[in-house]
Amino acid sequence: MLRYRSALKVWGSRKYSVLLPEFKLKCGLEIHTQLCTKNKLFSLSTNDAFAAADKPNYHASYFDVSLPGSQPKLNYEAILFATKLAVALNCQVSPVSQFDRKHYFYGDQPLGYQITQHFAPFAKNGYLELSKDLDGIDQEHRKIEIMQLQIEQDTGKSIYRDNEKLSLIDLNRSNVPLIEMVTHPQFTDWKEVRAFIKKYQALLRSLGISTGDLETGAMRVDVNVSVNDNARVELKNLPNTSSILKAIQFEYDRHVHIIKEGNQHKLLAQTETRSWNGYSTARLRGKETSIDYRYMPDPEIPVVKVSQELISTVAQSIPALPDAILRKLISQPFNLSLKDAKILAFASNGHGELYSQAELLPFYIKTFENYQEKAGKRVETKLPTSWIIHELLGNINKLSLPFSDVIKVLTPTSFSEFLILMTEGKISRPSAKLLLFHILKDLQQRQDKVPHQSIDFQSLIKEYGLNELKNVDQEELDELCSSIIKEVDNPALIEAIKTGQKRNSIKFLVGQGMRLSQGRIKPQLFEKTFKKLLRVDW
Ligand SMILES: Nc1ncnc2c1ncn2[C@@H]1O[C@H](COP(=O)(O)OP(=O)(O)OP(=O)(O)O)[C@@H](O)[C@H]1O
Ligand SMILES: [Mg+2]
Ligand SMILES: [Mg+2]
Repeated sequence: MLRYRSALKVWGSRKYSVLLPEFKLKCGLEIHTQLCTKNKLFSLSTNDAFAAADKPNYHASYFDVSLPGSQPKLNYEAILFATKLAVALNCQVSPVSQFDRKHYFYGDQPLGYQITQHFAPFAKNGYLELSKDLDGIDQEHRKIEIMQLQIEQDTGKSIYRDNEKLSLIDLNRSNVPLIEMVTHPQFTDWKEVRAFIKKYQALLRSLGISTGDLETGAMRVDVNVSVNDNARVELKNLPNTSSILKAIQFEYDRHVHIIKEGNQHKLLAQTETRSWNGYSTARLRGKETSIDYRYMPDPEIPVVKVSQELISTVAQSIPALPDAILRKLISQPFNLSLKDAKILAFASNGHGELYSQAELLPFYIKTFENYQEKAGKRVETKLPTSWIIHELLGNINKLSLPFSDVIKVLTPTSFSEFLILMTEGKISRPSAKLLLFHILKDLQQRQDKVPHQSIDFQSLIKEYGLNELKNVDQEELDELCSSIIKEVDNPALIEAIKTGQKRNSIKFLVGQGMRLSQGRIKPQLFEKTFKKLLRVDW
């Protein structure tokens, strides 16, 4: 044990453990995902355990609390969501699937069994593709095959209060629909595992079937690890991506150590389940103590039949998938960096309350197209990206302003007009920043009654006095620049500018001028004046 702790200390200084060629890692994933259907899987309760976290047993119907005599009624929305996922993962949807009972007793599962799909799962034989350029894996291309997707119900939640010797049960989560997705053991590297999880999350979010958040437990990942084809170890309690990666690395090093010592026949002979506790894994149970679940078909739920027609309809209704969106954004005419493309295309979590990618992406594309058309040859392709991602989103976050309110006023057409003002030199960039901030601040102040009208930028520029000063009085400018030099009060710096040792520092003086003139005077004019006053001859 101590040995592994010291191994972890080493990890503190280097980010990743190293994969050794003679010790082949093999991983397979089992991912449980909560579907965000309106109702639960077998009852009419609201499916919103997350929002009701402070109201235990609030969304719990007779069936969710397993009242004797209550019966399950299948929610077809869950079947629709599962079909979307199956199609997006290139799976074969089973024409007939069925629900089975998996028996075990636990306080948060008062039925005495979990309803799952054991004998005939919903879909089989799919795949998800990973690539070097989009997903950052080492190989050019990987295809991870998916064994199956099964629909099942979530359990309730047990809450332990050790100091009060209390064990509480909250059944808000009981019967929330889940999909368990099982991959083949084809991951040979933790980078691929990370890429797969990110891609799977993006897929769930773009299909609108789950928040995909690990932090809230909406998505839970179990990782199976084996080295050199010894028995696999199933790792549980992995609350975030970093735990997942660290746990795989810890387990890999543990297996390598056991094999090097020649103890694999003793210690890696049987499948076991281990739990990650933040710094190491610890054995939970082995195969010998595994429970006999006494699976049996659930006689209360009819079999699920999915027609070819439904599959085709769903396939046609699926939006563009994450890879296709990214490929579009990083190529002509958008030419976005992968990082910017990901900001526009994927939510970093499923609770993007201020803006959603479903609004942001079309806003960007429409603004870009509109701007490109208006700008003609003068088009600056980076302008829409930087002003949408950095300025607009930055301000939206700063002002806690919902994007849906912003786009009522700043439509793609008006935002592209705003960009054109910069391209045509009608307004400087510092002034444009001020203008955008004014507009959004104004919106924030009357958030509840935002009118549906577009903005007249020209009159706002006049109103705020932001137009570039065309006829600057040179005497006044000389005075302003002299006072800046005095204010800066740094003779060494001024000397270094004069001699040409630090030519770039003149930009600092120009910056002060831009700030004081609120960007209304051209930076070139400032630079010229400073050079004149300092008698710079470089
Ligand atoms: N040799 C192996 N090395 C690593 N992973 C493996 C190996 N063999 C199988 N796996 C992985 O183990 C997982 C098996 O999951 P599956 O749901 O089929 O069964 P289970 O874990 O026994 O059941 P449960 O759902 O009750 O946990 C898959 O992700 C698969 O890829
Ligand atoms: Mg398992
Ligand atoms: Mg499983």
